[in-house]
Formats: sequence, C-alpha cells, structure tokens
Amino acid sequence: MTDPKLHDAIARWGKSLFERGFTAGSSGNISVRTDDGYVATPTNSCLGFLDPGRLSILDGEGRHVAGDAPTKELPLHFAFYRNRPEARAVVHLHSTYATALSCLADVDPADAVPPITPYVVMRVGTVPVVAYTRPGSPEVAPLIDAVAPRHAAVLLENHGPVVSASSLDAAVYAIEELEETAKLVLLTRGMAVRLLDAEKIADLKQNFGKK
Ligand SMILES: O=C(CO)COP(=O)(O)O
Ligand SMILES: [Zn+2]
Repeated sequence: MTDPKLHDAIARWGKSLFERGFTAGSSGNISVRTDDGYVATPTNSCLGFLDPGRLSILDGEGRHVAGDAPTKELPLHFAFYRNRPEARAVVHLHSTYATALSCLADVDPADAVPPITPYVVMRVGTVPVVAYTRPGSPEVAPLIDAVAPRHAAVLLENHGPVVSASSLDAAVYAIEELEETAKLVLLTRGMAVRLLDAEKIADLKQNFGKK
C-alpha cells in the first residue's frame, strides 16, 4: 500500500516549494491518489520538513489507516478526485501572488487569471474563484463539485490556489505556473496588457489539450 518512492517524491517537492517561498509555516498540503487509496501530507506539518515515513495514508474510501493525522483539507482534495477521474495529485499552497489575486474584490470570479502567456493556458486553464469557506471546512466540497468537472485549478477566495493534475509533477508545475502568472498579472496591473486572443488560445488547446 505504501510506495517509498512516492513518499520521497512528496517530501522532495514539499521541501522545494517551501524553500523557494511558495508557502510559509505549516500552510499548504499535497495529496496523491494511488491504486488503492491516497497519500497526503499531515495536518499542521511544514512542507519543508516532511518525514516520508510519517505521511498520512488513506484507504480508497478516504479513511485514515496509517501515518500521522491527515491535512484538514481532505474534503477539498477529495472533491477534485471525485470530479476528475484523471486527477492523480492535488496541491494547495498559500503562495503570495495567487493568494493576493484571491483577495482582490474586482477579479472576475469565473476567470481570475487572464491568458497572458501560453504556459498558463497550457498548464492551468481557466481559473475560477471559489467562495470563502473556513480552512478545512467540508462546506468547500459542493463548491468544488460545481467547478471541478470543467476546471483543474481554482483560487479559494481570500485563501490561496489549489491545482489538480494527472501526476504529482504536473500538479506542481501547474501551481508554480499559476503563481508566476499571478505575479505577472499583478506586476502589469494598470498597464495596457496584450492578452492571447481566441485564435492563439484555441491553437494551444488543440496542441496541448488543457480544458
Ligand atoms: O493550508 C492549510 C489549510 O488551508 C493547511 O492545513 P493543514 O495543515 O491541515 O494541511
Ligand atoms: Zn490553506
């Protein structure tokens, strides 16, 4: 049921994200769907100091069966897995720029991250803002159910980004791309920004297939 290589990969990515300032303190969480359940980061753990031998193991029904107590955001992670059969990993961070976007009162809640570069279109897609719920609240689940069939990534209002993908590496690449794009969006706010037009977006979707 446990795969040491997978546990090491989660700890390595956590350390890398933490050391590069993508999430601070004990914020953020990572999960991976395995063939018979899930592996998740423990609640209140620092992503920079994860012990691969103490990650939380959940069975196929999401019951905690081994390791430390799991992240309180399991309802958030499970909502992505439920709605996206291809999803194998979910990453949630409190990265600064994506979280800043999630706090802005005037972003379009249906499309918070404008298509300013090809990679955000290829790796992330359209990003809606999901209405505020308390961290760890199961009330987030129906809100994710409403958007996850069409969106792999969301911003939690006044909280931060969440991304799902078909592998752990892809989920990390996507959430990094989302963070860097949020930084560019804020850096160029108030400037005359040229967006990718519909034709360029259609070409990217055709060639790199992100829904
Ligand atoms: O980011 C977090 C809550 O939204 C961190 O929670 P956990 O420590 O329970 O994973
Ligand atoms: Zn959080």
